[in-house]
Amino acid sequence: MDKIFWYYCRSSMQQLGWFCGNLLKAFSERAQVLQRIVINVFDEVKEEWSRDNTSNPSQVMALRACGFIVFRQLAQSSPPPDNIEYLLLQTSYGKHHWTPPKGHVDPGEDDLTTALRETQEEAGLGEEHLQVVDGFLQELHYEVRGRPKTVLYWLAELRDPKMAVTLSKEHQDYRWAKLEEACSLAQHKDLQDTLRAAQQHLDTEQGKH
Ligand SMILES: Nc1nc2c(ncn2[C@@H]2O[C@H](COP(=O)(O)OP(=O)(O)OP(=O)(O)OP(=O)(O)OC[C@H]3O[C@@H](n4cnc5c(=O)[nH]c(N)nc54)[C@H](O)[C@@H]3O)[C@@H](O)[C@H]2O)c(=O)[nH]1
Repeated sequence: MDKIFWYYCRSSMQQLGWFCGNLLKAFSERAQVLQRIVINVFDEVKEEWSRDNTSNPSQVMALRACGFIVFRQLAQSSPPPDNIEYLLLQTSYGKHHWTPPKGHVDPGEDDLTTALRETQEEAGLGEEHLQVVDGFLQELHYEVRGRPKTVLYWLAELRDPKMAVTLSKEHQDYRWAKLEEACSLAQHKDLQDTLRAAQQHLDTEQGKH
């Protein structure tokens, strides 16, 4: 009797163990599936969020810089427009690129104040030395190290064409260049177009007088 009882007890325990084992296995498989679903949803949300916040240029705050296309007219030279020369500065850092005087807008500063301040700092030419030309303002948009940048250029004539340019540490050289040479130094198409637009504007203005 004892033997039969213990036999049934043992086999019932074995069946119960088998049942519990299978139940746990099924549960852990389901738990794993559930875990995988949660991870996938989390990854998709994370990817969507980072796409929206980093890859979309409109969501990234654009850099803003302002400056002047400064030109001078040589009196004892050929007639306009061949007597017009544009000022370009060559950076002392990076790839030593050439641009007109310009720089980043400080917090709270208005654009024209930035353009005047940067022209003073980078070329030693103050507001009193410049005659700002009416009706010319160009806006350029390009990317610098993956960040959108907006640059505004006004146009101004150097009142005294013989006045010396004084560079800051940011630049290693400067050039007074006629349109074609200025465009070849400028390299970037948008800046070349801006220089050509300046020349066109001056031609039109001179045609009126
Ligand atoms: N050591 C070091 N330091 C740097 C460097 N970089 C900056 N610093 C420091 O920043 C201070 C300057 O501060 P500000 O004066 O206030 O600013 P910005 O006047 O705005 O001057 P940036 O040079 O920052 O900006 P971009 O001229 O815009 O050149 C950036 C990139 O854009 C290309 N690029 C230029 N123009 C055009 C265009 O018209 N069209 C197109 N499509 N592309 C154009 C160009 O080829 C270049 O690859 C310096 O004191 C340094 O401390 C660098 O590489 N190494």
